[in-house]
Amino acid sequence: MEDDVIEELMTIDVELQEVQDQIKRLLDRQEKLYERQSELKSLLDECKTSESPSGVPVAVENWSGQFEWDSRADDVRFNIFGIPTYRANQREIINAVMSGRDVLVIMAAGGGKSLCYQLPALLGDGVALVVSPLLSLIQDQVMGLTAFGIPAYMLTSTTSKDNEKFVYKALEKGEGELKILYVTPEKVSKSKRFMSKLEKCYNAGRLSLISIDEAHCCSQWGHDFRPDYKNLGILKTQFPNVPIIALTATAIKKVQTDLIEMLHIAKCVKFVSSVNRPNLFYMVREKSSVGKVVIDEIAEFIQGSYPNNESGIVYCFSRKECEQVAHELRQRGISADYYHADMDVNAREKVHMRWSNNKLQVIVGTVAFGMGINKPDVRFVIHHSLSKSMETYYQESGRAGRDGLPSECLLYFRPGDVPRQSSMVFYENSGLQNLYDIVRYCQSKRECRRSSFFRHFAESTRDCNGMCDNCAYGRDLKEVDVARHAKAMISILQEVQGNEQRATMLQLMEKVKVKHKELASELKKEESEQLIVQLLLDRVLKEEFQHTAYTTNAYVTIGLLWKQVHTGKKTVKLEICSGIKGNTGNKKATKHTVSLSGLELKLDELRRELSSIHGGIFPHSVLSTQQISMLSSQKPSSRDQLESIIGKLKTEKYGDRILDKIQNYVDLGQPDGGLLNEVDQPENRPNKRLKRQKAPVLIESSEDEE
Ligand SMILES: Nc1ncnc2c1ncn2[C@@H]1O[C@H](COP(=O)(O)OP(=O)(O)OP(=O)(O)O)[C@@H](O)[C@H]1O
Ligand SMILES: [Mg+2]
Repeated sequence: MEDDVIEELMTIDVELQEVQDQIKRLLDRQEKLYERQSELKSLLDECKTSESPSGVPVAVENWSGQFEWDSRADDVRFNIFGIPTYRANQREIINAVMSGRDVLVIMAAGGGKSLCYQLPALLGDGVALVVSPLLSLIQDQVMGLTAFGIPAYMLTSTTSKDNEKFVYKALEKGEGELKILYVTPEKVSKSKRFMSKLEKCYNAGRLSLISIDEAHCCSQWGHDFRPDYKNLGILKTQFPNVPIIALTATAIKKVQTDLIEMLHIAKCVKFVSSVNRPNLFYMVREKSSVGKVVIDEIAEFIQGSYPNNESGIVYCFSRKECEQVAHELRQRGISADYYHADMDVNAREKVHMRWSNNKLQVIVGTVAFGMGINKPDVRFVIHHSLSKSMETYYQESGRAGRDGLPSECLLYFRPGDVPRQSSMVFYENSGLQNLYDIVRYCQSKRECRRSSFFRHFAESTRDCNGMCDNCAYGRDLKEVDVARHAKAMISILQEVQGNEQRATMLQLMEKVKVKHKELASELKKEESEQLIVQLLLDRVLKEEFQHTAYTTNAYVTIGLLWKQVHTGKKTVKLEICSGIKGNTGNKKATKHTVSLSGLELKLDELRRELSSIHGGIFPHSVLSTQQISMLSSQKPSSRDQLESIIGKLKTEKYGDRILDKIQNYVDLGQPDGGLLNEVDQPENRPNKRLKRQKAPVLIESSEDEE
């Protein structure tokens, strides 16, 4: 009798949980609808209040329409920034800012947010202020803009006295040429001197725009909360007539509401772009429990797919692991170095610079290597261990392919990594829930990886175009009934808990091996681990944590739904992959890596050379990978033709060298793709490798590189 009652209670608990999940989904939907409703209502109000004297309402805001600055904007976009066409929402955002509206931009990493404030800054009269959270980001941006001939400055701890004087004079008296001024949030909240100069600039009508980049730093719900961002509300209060544009790649709703409130931009026009990154190929691979095997695979992946020093990032769990992985990659001939929070700032910056200048192929980093990354041509991001949530994985993997070209995101997953992460995140708000979401993503062998992101960010699904492993390759999957194994685990845990003891994941597996030899032999070690993790996700088991003086241990205990399994009401099946079928016929097979062809490689060399000659410019600022690809296919032979591809400014600066390079290449009669063929021929590979073997020496003696 008592058993029946307990059992029904359990079932009700499960159903209640399901109902709660549904309610949550409906509430999210309701919130979205309310939001859209209020957007439409305020739009309607605006139409009514702006009715013309004749009583005819003026058109609803149409940011894609024509504006008086159109041709000037096109000219600056192409001839200064060298950007051939706008990406989604860029033009509309620029038009809204230029119309004097406050604007909130939610756009995926690499979507092109910078142009949305840099272009209006150049079109407007006076100075645009940009608040950005990191010195390295600011330095990169100022460097890039200066290379375009744009008068951009910064006020930071590294600014020279002369530059500071120049900036203050420009703010106060309008002397000297200053169009874009970058500061950290601390400048706004802590420097009275700066704020008083800014006030003078405003009073003289010379403050044209305020831009808050990485605006999610305002919110505690965001992943990079910065207390000083909280004080930025003062900007709207003190300079009410200046439009504010806040930009972030974070799609979480709470963050958006927070920052609208904090920045006092309730009436802002909001532009939300999709979280989709169509150029990224997502894949998850099983991670061997033998460390060296994992590194071998990673090295093989990099050397096989990226033999021309294409940039990449490898993310690791701990600082020690970063150092180890970097060392082992170097031993395998890959130019790699590590980056983590224990290094002093100079050492970190040096590694970052070598990587940005394409002198180092791979940075092996902890999550500390994050927001400051501005490199557009990162071709691959590899996770040596899983991230702590879908959100962080999206952000970290999203550092690949910011230039829009095909790039790869590879995650190595093994269930044994779960307790390592869970003992770090369990004290965070929803930490375990978030971790289990990404674990589900990793365990899934059928669902489109992109769909998981859409679901996570509550966005409607879009076509993946075969750009994830699950869509691109069919797997041979077999389902194995593992109820007996699960039951064995439950009874062992009952016994352990009955003795007031606990067991870790490994200890549990050991005990199964001892007590149920025949069962244990049916599953491989990795499969048993996979089963435990699946039982954790299904709440049949749960994790508990215990602190010691040095660490936090994660234990596996019996969860809410153990009885369902124990009584056979719930089946337990394990999906085991026995191979990959290859490209499935019905899915679109898309090429998901960029390999540089003959002329492209030459131009890549040239941009590196030019960047080191000109100093203080990154190779990608000289020519973007996209521009290299256009030059290589169109092979311009005159300055006019060249200008129509890369714009006036770059043609003036580098035109002769580029045209020479192309002419030489054509004169030699090399068919396009000549070098690529050479690289691809197996007999040529060893040569290539041989050359790469020298890389470690290069890294160790890198003193003179900067
Ligand atoms: N319309 C465009 N066409 C081609 N390339 C573009 C366009 N707009 C921007 N880019 C390029 O895309 C890359 C990423 O742009 P940007 O740095 O502005 O991204 P972001 O949205 O600020 O990303 P993050 O969130 O990572 O800071 C840059 O190299 C930029 O030059
Ligand atoms: Mg940006």
